[in-house]
Amino acid sequence: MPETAASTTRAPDALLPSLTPLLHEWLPRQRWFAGKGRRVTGFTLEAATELLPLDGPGPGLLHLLLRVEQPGRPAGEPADCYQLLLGVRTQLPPRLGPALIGRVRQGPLAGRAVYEGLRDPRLAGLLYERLRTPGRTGPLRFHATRALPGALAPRVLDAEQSNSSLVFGDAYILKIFRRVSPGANPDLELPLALGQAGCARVPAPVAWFESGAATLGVLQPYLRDSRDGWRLALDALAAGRDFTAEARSLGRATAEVHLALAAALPTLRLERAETEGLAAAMDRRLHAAAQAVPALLPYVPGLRAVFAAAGDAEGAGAVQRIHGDLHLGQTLRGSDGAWAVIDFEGEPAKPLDERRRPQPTVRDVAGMLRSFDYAARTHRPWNADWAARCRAAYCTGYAEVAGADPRTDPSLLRAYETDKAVYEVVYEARHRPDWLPVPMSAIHRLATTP
Ligand SMILES: Nc1ncnc2c1ncn2[C@@H]1O[C@H](COP(=O)(O)OP(=O)(O)O)[C@@H](O)[C@H]1O
Ligand SMILES: O=P(O)(O)O[C@H]1O[C@H](CO)[C@@H](O[C@H]2O[C@H](CO)[C@@H](O)[C@H](O)[C@H]2O)[C@H](O)[C@H]1O
Repeated sequence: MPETAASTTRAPDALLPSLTPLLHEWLPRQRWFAGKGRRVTGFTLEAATELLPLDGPGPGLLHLLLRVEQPGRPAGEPADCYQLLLGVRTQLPPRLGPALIGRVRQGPLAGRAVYEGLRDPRLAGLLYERLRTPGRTGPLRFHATRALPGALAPRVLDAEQSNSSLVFGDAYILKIFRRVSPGANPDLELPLALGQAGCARVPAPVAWFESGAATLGVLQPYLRDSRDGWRLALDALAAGRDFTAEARSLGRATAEVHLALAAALPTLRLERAETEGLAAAMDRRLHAAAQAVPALLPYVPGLRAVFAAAGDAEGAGAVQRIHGDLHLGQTLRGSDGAWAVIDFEGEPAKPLDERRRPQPTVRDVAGMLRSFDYAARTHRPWNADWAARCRAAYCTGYAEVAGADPRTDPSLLRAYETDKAVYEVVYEARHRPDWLPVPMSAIHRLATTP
């Protein structure tokens, strides 16, 4: 693989001391930082790559893989590793003021402004150019499946995200993974497999970059005339409009993606003993969640009873690769009414190996049922009937394509919906505390009503 110019020109540890005070203040405030609520006790650099020289006439671009030390990590587990793209300039133009992280006080970068590089069109454009020309730069490897057009104007996508995204010329979108782990990211692995299998429901990656075994970013076609399912659902609620036709076609699209995943990647049968393992795993996640969010504690007995019922479920059936974090915000509806499914990363808080494990497809169905509940609960007044009708229509559409109705095994579906609600409680407590009542209302319903 050809080596290109500008890679690490300084020993990584020479850079870190001067960046540490800036990062201590800036990192915990980032939407994508997964360690919120826990102290940051230090940093170690996995890699530092100068994609543009830091001491040149123009802006420098420093790519870091940074391990963030925080207390409370299980023994033997490495600290979380984050991907940073830092712009470095002697003078920061006013238009980049909001991107400022801080000004370096000491060391080789003393006096320079360090800022979020993705917000600098010159630096974002360089990243796209590197994706257009496959090859290596230091530890970074860039791949492309096709020739890409040149000079597309970049813009940062200002959306609710666990990562960061850049849109290029409204033709492509680059998702930059922020918390990175060794191993193929499902958000590259699955859309690539689906694209090769000819599944039209998922935008197929056209380029990506990685370091070692860790996927760092994926470029895919940008569906410019699409709107995400979450916004569409809220608009329907606000207008008092029925959403069952959209929900039904979304159920059909979900089933199409599941069938394509089962065909493209190996499918396993889940034996009864493993079904009980599912209930035990749900119990384990509930115990950890209740430690993190004590408001769950009163509901633990009722929630465990829901999981126990799933443990006896006959119908866990086959398991396969699934989306893993399916909700309305992971769907896009084009102007032609066709649904696309995006973001196959899985639940960001889960370890990568767990997110890559084959699961019953009902986990995805349960995630989407939770999303209709979420949408209805964020609308005032709460429209329970709207959510119930969408949930039924979604399952009907799913059954029309999959040939099996997810409601056939109500105890398994209820257990997965409950497991998802438990995950959402922890997610909202960490990222959006004022949203916490939404999943907690589901916890109350699922734990107390038969
Ligand atoms: N291929 C695409 N076309 C159009 N918009 C997209 C595409 N992929 C993602 N988006 C938009 O970007 C947002 C964030 O993408 P997503 O993959 O969900 O990132 P994250 O995992 O960081 O939340 C989505 O909600 C959607 O609005
Ligand atoms: O989209 P991500 O991959 O970042 O998923 C995480 O964030 C989601 C919120 O952006 C969160 O989804 C929860 O809120 C949604 C409304 O904002 C709702 O539609 C989902 O049903 C609900 O789970 C998701 O859980 C989290 O993993």
